Amino acid sequence: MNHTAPDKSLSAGDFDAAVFDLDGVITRTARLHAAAWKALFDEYLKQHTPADDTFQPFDIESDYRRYVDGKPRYEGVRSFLEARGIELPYGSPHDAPDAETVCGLGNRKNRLFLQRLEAGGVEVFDTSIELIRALRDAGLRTAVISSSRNCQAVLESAGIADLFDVRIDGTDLQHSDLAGKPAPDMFLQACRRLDCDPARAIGFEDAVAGVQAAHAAGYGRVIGVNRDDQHQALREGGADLVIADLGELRLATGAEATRPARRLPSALDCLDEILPGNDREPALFLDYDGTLTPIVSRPEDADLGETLRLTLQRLTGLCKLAVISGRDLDDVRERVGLDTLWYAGSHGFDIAGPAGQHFQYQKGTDYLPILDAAERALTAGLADIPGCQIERKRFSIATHYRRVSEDAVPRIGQAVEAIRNAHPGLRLTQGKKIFELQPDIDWDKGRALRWMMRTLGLDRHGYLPLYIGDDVTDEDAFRALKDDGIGILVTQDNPSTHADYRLDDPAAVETLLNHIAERLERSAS
Ligand SMILES: O=P(O)(O)OC[C@H]1O[C@H](O[C@H]2O[C@H](CO)[C@@H](O)[C@H](O)[C@H]2O)[C@H](O)[C@@H](O)[C@@H]1O
Repeated sequence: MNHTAPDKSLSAGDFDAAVFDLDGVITRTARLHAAAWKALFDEYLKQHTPADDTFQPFDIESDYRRYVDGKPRYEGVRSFLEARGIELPYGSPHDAPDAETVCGLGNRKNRLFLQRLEAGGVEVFDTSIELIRALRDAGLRTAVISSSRNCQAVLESAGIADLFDVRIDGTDLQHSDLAGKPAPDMFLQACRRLDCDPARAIGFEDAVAGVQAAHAAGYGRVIGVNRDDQHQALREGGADLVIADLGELRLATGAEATRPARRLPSALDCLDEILPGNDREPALFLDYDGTLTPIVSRPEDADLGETLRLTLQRLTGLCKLAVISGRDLDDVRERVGLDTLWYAGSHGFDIAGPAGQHFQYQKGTDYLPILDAAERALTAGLADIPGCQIERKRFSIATHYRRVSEDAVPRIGQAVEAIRNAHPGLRLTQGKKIFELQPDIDWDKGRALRWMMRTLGLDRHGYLPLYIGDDVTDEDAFRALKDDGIGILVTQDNPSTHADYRLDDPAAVETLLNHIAERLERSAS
């Protein structure tokens, strides 16, 4: 199971827009950029390396990839210098190229880049251009995003400016509140300007920071373009598919594309396939809202049914069971009301076990003051919008708009984004009629799930982890089980997902859990 070849088909009917990074995806300017960075830093380091120290040049492979690739120019300078223990005043974007400031060095790098651009012109990846044209012919709108302020110059020099409806580049970063990659802002902004739901957009990126940004923006499909032997890092950053070149994709259009997406098989119809024998004991990981309880208009009204509580209790005697929720740990624990299982709250940042175990993802606690400040700003900024509800969890803040009139929703989205930008270190995610702010660190339901599996000794042969969930944050958990477990999505639609099976609604989840309990009881007797 799950060891099939990656699906390299793209059905145009599944998407409304395609968003492309520029350097490394469409054009080959990455090499020109890398050479300009090297010329800049080598000259600078040579001048500033004390005579008795060894000069360590900028490494065009590792330093480029780690510190500057995909980042805004000045952030690239700052990041690399910091790695070398050098601190310079930030200065101002107007600084002359020979000023000894972060901005001065950034401007010097740009001069070096433009010289190279002029000397060599821009090369494009022909297969990328072919795909962009084909996607446009199939009716998708297209955007190009780049942290570079030379984006327009590069597009024009390559003669491809007219292939994009929207361009978001380093100039937008400079003149707006947008944060650079890996923050999702540029990808979200592209969708706003294309008037497209991120779930209906495809993102193409060759940098890990870019893949992380598209993933965090909730793109329906994130395609990592592996130009530099970083397949694994792109996958871990959030790429659904990693390819070496866009020519590998097979685009289905017309009648082929309008065919409905493959409907996942029903988990209830496939129980024998899911649990084929007794050689692997199931370990159950369950989301709460939308999975164990139906979605209701007020979060405080999402109560667990009594019969389902009894089923969960019955299961805790038969197998390992955990509830992994976006809710606050205490809230979800109280709602489930059983002390015999494991719980993870705040999307996995806060975990508790039945014997009093408590684990808080350590890095997350550093962000508590930022979350407190963001919560105050959200409460003050959105107080006048009827129906808007702020729900504070220890490690995240939900802004609910299920009861808000449709025309007020964009204002809420913009306010949450502005507050996120004013509080560096937070990431914005979206769920069912909800905007969430949480620490921008590499932790999610999928990581929490793998942590629990390791801690409980469930990552060995002999266990079969099953995760049931309904929302975008559950995709991280489905992805985490791709190789050794099973994901079941609660849905009545045909969304693009990492899950293997579907269930229609929480009632079907309850039926499935009862069937599993019966099987386990039978095999125990
Ligand atoms: O991971 P989960 O357990 O599914 O939690 C995700 C969020 O669920 C809750 O919000 C959602 O359910 C509400 C009640 O049905 C609904 O009103 C809201 O629109 C949904 O987004 C919860 O309130 C959030 O804190 C969770 O992050």
